[in-house]
Amino acid sequence: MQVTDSTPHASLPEAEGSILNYTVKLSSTSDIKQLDRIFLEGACQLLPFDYVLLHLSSANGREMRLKRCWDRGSRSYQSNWQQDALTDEQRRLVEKARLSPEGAQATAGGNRQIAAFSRQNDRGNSVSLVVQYASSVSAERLVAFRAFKRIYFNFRSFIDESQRDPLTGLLNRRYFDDCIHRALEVIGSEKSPVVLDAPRRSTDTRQLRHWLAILDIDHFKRFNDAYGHLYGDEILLLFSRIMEQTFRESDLLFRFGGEEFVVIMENANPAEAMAALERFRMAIHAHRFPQGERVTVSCGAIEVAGSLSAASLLGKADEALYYAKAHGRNRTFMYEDLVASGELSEAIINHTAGQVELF
Ligand SMILES: Nc1nc2c(ncn2[C@@H]2O[C@H](COP(=O)(O)OP(=O)(O)OP(=O)(O)O)[C@@H](O)[C@H]2O)c(=O)[nH]1
Repeated sequence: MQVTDSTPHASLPEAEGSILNYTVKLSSTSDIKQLDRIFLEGACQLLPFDYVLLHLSSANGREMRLKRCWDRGSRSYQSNWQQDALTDEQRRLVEKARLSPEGAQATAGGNRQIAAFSRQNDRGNSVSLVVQYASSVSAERLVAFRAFKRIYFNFRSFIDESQRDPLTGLLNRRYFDDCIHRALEVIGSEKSPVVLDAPRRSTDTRQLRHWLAILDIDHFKRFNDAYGHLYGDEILLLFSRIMEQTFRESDLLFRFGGEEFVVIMENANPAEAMAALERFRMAIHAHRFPQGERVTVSCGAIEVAGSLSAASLLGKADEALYYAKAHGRNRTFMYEDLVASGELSEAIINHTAGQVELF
């Protein structure tokens, strides 16, 4: 990468002042993607980076990266989520950084330095930073950057933990409430087809719509009763891993509690949404769980429309789910299809058992 030293940047005291502002901004968001963006912006105020690259990788091998890069043409920084891999040099440095709290550093061509810092949580997910800058950058600026980076890592793991279900590592019910309200606001305002600023497949330029699905393991109680609670937990954990492997990177996966899970996913049309849910249902059915057990899942889904409240979306998806439970289990139904075929009536949301707790 050819670089110049022409990145304009503030004096050190100015940069430190603005870092204080960015630290206040970091502390006032609970949205992890916003936190990442605030950090990248703040870091570029402090040091004239050629680029700052945030690399996220999960224990199951998913990777994505957010890069903020000095663009010589527009003379400004540009940010974007990318799915492409790290370079060999960046990857080597990240791996080295995982072994040391001080990070790892290497000299690059053109009088540049590359540094990497990494933090891993106890589920094996890690967030790593790779930065490239001129070797002439002062030691004071580097010290200030390291302090800012530490604050960011701490905030990030605090937010991440508070949004996760401790058993499965999926997003939790509380975070779902935040997400769905935000999603409905964006969809309602019709400003953008993108709900949650999730990383997208770079090739997917179609206008995507969104679906909410409730997934409920069939007869889960039977596993607890037959093999004990720990075995039940193992099923929940494996079920979650299959969710992560089957759904897309951009889909949001939640455990609501017990054996109940929710997905918010992006698809172009109802047929695609149905196909994604069916693919998951079949993957669960095909999987051999410990003790040779077969597990099945029932699913009810609905398109996320800005005109509906979060409570009624959940209620309607729950209607479709209980229709699936009442009609043989191991099935997937769309609420809209059931209403269109007269199987469900639009107005009625009235369960007596196993009800999803509404807001
Ligand atoms: N192992 C384990 N079990 C849980 C957890 N949370 C809830 N459960 C159990 O999940 C079971 C849910 O049972 P039910 O609501 O009757 O549903 P089900 O047996 O899946 O039956 P259907 O949903 O009607 O197919 C209960 O036995 C709960 O004790 C958990 O975190 N771990």
